[in-house]
Amino acid sequence: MKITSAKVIVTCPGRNFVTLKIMTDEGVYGLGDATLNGRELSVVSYLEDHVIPCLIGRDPHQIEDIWQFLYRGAYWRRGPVTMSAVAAVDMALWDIKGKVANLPVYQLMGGKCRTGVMVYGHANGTSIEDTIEVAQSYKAMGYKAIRLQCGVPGLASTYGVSKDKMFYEPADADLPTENIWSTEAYLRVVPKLFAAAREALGEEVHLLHDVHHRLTPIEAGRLGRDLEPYRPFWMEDAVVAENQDNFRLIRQHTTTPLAVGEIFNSIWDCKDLIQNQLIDYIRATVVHAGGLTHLKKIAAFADIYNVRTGCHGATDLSPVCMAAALNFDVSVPNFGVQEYMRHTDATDEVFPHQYYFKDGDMIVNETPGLGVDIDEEKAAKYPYQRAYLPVNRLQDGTLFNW
Ligand SMILES: O=C(O)[C@@H](O)[C@@H](O)[C@H](O)[C@H](O)CO
Ligand SMILES: [Mg+2]
Repeated sequence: MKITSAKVIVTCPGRNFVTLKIMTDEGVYGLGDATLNGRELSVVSYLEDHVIPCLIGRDPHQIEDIWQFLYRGAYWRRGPVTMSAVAAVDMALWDIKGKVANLPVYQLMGGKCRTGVMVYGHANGTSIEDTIEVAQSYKAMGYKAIRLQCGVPGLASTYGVSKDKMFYEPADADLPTENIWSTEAYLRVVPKLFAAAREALGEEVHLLHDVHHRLTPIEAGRLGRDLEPYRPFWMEDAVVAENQDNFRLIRQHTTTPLAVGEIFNSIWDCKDLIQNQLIDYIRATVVHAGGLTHLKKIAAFADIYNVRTGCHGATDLSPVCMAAALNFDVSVPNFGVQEYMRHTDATDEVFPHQYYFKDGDMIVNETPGLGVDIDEEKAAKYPYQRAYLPVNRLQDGTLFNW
């Protein structure tokens, strides 16, 4: 079997998605998500100008060899652009292998470890009351896990609070919008939010929160301790993670479970955090961490240290990535939870897929491959629209973490 051609499809059904399609001499094709929110066209060029020429003529079944060729052969290893491009190739090759074997990809990865994949919904609101009301609607929809994000009094905006309660898209403008941030104001609100949520939602539902990289380690230790009475499922991205020692300090002050890794793109970003048990969930996901081949290695390493998976699954990861992630989630022993931000109807029409939501879980495809397709005619109706993620400034103007 040989790869005969490949193309990159850019579409914007409400937000930009980049999809790699690899064709073979036996008429079977595979899809890979290559979307990097706010920097999409850099991955398009990396694939079109540097990767695709190297794929033509290769045997698509040699997934690991092609992965090693693209990783070691680039010389300039790692990074979000490189690893998103490698991920897209990897997903597409697994898709092809599943189609040829006439099996869903999870069967090629060892079969199911569970029937469904627990996902979490995204309750958000401008006030604590608004957020709790939305959280109750998610509980009524059958979610067993709900992320809580609410507005901060005195701040015009904050991460995770959207105008539309079912869909959240942070890349909102042709040039980066500048938001204002106050850690002090934020730290006053979150414990009250969780107290109200436990009161309203009861003891069983899993409650999550995304700090989104905005605290210092000692502030994160304080927030973690403040939340302990409400037993959060996790506190995500409590601090920026370039300095992995940050998490050592947090660990000394709180037992609140820690999740990190959605912006990681290789095992090297998370090795020390995992082997020193400084985190409880690793958030690396298929599209930004080198694909299924590499993510399986991260999960196996994490399993040795009792760290569970919690893959990123925001709207800027396409249904192709979600389909791949669910084949991964259902087949790893140390699965924790899968993020599931619903895509819009327009996106789902461009990317018809087999997975579906049921009683708080996502049910994975039983069809061969990843269980997702792309309707190129519909995709062509939505041309690329440049959109940036916001930036954050402190109230004194200091450029901060968004
Ligand atoms: O946990 C999450 O889903 C967030 O951190 C994302 O919404 C993140 O802000 C976006 O994926 C960035 O593109
Ligand atoms: Mg996050």
